[in-house]
Amino acid sequence: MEMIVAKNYEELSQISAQMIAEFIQKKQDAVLGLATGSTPVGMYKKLIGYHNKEGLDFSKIITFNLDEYVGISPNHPQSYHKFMKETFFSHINISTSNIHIPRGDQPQIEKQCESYEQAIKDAGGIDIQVLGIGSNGHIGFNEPGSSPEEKTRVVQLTESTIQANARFFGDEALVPRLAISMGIKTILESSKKIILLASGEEKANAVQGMIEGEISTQLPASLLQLHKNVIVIADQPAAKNLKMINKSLNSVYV
Ligand SMILES: N[C@@H]1[C@@H](O)[C@H](O)[C@@H](COP(=O)(O)O)O[C@@H]1O
Repeated sequence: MEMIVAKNYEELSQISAQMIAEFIQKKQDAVLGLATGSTPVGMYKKLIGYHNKEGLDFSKIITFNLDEYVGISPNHPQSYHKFMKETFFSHINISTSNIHIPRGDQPQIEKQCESYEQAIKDAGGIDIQVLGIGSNGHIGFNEPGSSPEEKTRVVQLTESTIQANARFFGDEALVPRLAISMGIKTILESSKKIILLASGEEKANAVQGMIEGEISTQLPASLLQLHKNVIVIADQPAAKNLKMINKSLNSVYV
């Protein structure tokens, strides 16, 4: 794993956006894996800036989002469809037919999960997968206990994730209990490069475990140690528990 400790959230957003923008400039039909949550919002804003000010072209870009809640429609204010549209897609020149986000409101979810996997394969895999991290170490909605053998599927959210996401729904009771998520296997096998973003002190334990801990399904992000091309970009509060930057890490302080 490569580790970049950014001074603050602003810098984390700038570094990640720049990496993606530079990649897109070289590969105009890049396939991006995208994440929701508050952490990547700054990165999306910077990418919108590159589009507006420097004409960064998204017209051939293909995207696959990690996850969506089950039981809410794309128009629900807290759906990840809505989030992605409002935060990013409606501000760039991406073609709607190139956007893929699981649907949590349709019957035959299992069939849909299979088609999602197939669509990723048909696109040639994911060039850059952006990930956030939950304070319990989840990635996408792969909660503790998720196996590295799991593909896109319906998952049960843990109590801590429900609580963490209650701020968006206003009331914990309104947070869906189920979600569709790309699996760890999907992420590990289909991503050529992974950029994981972590911001804030509440992520410090998860970040430390992911990088310095044993590989364990109890901390799903630690399974990323099995991937050869992962860059973790953490701000100083999220990186504060790292005991040492060991030799296997190519540490870059900016
Ligand atoms: N499914 C998403 C994850 O993909 C995201 O990484 C996590 C952290 O969110 P935040 O960045 O708001 O802390 O939240 C949700 O659970």
